[in-house]
This record gives sequence, C-alpha cells and structure tokens, in this order.
Amino acid sequence: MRLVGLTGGIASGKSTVSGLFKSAGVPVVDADINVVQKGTGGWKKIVKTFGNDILLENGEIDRALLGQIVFSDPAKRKLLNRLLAPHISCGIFWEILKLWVKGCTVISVDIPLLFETKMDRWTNPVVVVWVDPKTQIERLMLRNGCSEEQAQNRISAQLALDWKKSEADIVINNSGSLEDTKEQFREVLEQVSAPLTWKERMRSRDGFLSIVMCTAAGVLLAQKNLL
Ligand SMILES: CC(C)(COP(=O)(O)OP(=O)(O)OC[C@H]1O[C@@H](n2cnc3c(N)ncnc32)[C@H](O)[C@@H]1O)[C@@H](O)C(=O)NCCC(=O)NCCS
Ligand SMILES: Nc1ncnc2c1ncn2[C@@H]1O[C@H](COP(=O)(O)OP(=O)(O)OP(=O)(O)O)[C@@H](O)[C@H]1O
Repeated sequence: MRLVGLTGGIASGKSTVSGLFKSAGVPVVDADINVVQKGTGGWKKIVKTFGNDILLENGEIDRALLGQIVFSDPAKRKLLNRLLAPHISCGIFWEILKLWVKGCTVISVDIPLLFETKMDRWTNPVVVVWVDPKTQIERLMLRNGCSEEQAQNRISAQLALDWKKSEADIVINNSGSLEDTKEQFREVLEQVSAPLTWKERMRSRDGFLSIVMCTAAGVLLAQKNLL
C-alpha cells in the first residue's frame, strides 16, 4: 500500500489537489475530518480547556472563534495541538485501515501539519502543494474574508512553505491557473500509481508500524489524561 503524504501551507491548494486525487479514483484521508465534531473526544477536551463560550448554540465548536484564539496566541495553539494530536492520528489510522481492508493500494493523506507533526515518516512520496507568497496571502484573504494581518498570523503558525518545498519528494506549483495545476497533477498521478520498489515497501511497512505504535501510545496517554 502506498500512502501519499499531501501537504503544503494554509490556502496553498491542498483541498484543490485532494479533489483531483478523488476525481482520479484515489481515496483521500483528511486529517481534520470530524476531529472537533460535537460529542467526540477532541470536542470534549476543547470544551474542558476553553470553556462553554467556545460553543455555538447548536453545541458545535465555534471554529471562527477558536481560530481567532489559537492563531493569535502561540501558547494556546500549542495546547490545542497537544489536545488533538492523539485524536488526529487515531482518526487517520482508522480511515487508512478501512481503505486497506477494502483493498486500496494508493491512498492520499491530506495532512496540513505533516512536517510539523513529523508524520512525513509514514508517507511516500511527500507531495507539497506550493504557492508563491503573494498569491497565498491574496487567496487566503479572499477565501477567509480576513485582513492581511490575520492572514499573516495564520501563515506564521506553520513552518515556512519554502522549507516544506525543499523537503518534498514532489512539488506541485499551484501559483498559476487550475489548468496548470491539473497538468502537473497528471504526472504526479503517474508517479504515485507506479508499483512500490522493495526499498519503498520496507519504508512503508516501517511507516505503518510507526502509525500503529504512535496511535496506541497516544490513545493510552489520552486515557490516562496525560495529554
Ligand atoms: C483552529 C480551527 C478550529 C480553525 O478552523 P477553520 O474552519 O477556521 O480552519 P480549517 O480547519 O479549515 O483550517 C484551515 C487551515 O488552517 C491550518 N491549521 C489548522 N489548524 C492548525 C494549527 N493547529 N496550526 C497551524 N495551522 C493550522 C491548516 O493549514 C488548515 O488546513 C481548526 O483548524 C482546528 O480545529 N485546528 C486544529 C486541528 C489541527 O491541528 N489540524 C491540523 C491537522 S494536521
Ligand atoms: N490554481 C488556483 N487558481 C485560483 N484559485 C485557486 C487555485 N487553487 C486554489 N484556489 C483557491 O484558493 C483557496 C485555497 O485553496 P484550497 O482550499 O485548495 O487550499 P488548502 O491548502 O486546502 O487550504 P487550507 O489549508 O486553508 O485548508 C480556495 O479558495 C481555492 O478556491
């Protein structure tokens, strides 16, 4: 099984490229999916830590408010990351397991903080969706309807996109048109669809064992309230 690590910077185009993978029939696991949904372990920890004021009337997390808090306060962001880390890795693990049981041989895993959380060890290849800084900030401001300062705060909350680019196995430059990106994607799809070499198989086996161990450790620590 090949786990493609899909990452990039905020608003660099990960979801756009995820969409291309899905259209090509490659399943995508989204790291963020349901992690703060009402009633989940992640939701409970957020309410316990940030209080009931973080909830909307329907009991869901007020994402806009939580985003404002954590993207303007690095200590609170670090705390949120620590609270959610075991739930995120656990969620990714189960999604991969379900797809593996179904017989999927190539799975794309969309993890915005792939390098920050060191999950790049699990995946091969690592695909970084890169965008030039000016376009990134313009797209982020447009999509989120936020100021330049707010957009910059969110960009600064992650490792530099140019550094991620330098660590990538494959780079998709999403600074141009959607058609440009689709053109690059066609080549990427060919590369990731190629059978794994022996070296890659060993690496993915080690990666899979790391996922199992990290998830088990995370769940155990979370149960003992050590996280
Ligand atoms: C803070 C939250 C509520 C903001 O929600 P909102 O709907 O405004 O943004 P959304 O979830 O679409 O995230 C947009 C992008 O922000 C970036 N981002 C999200 N969380 C973080 C974080 N903790 N640190 C740095 N960047 C982040 C990612 O690039 C992500 O793709 C939400 O992002 C969240 O719950 N984050 C914590 C989960 C997490 O760490 N996700 C990354 C998993 S690898
Ligand atoms: N090539 C492109 N041309 C024009 N607009 C684009 C292009 N690619 C993405 N966009 C737009 O830029 C914004 C960010 O793209 P996308 O949501 O795919 O990024 P992301 O990396 O998944 O973002 P996030 O990290 O915030 O989840 C969206 O509004 C999207 O429609």
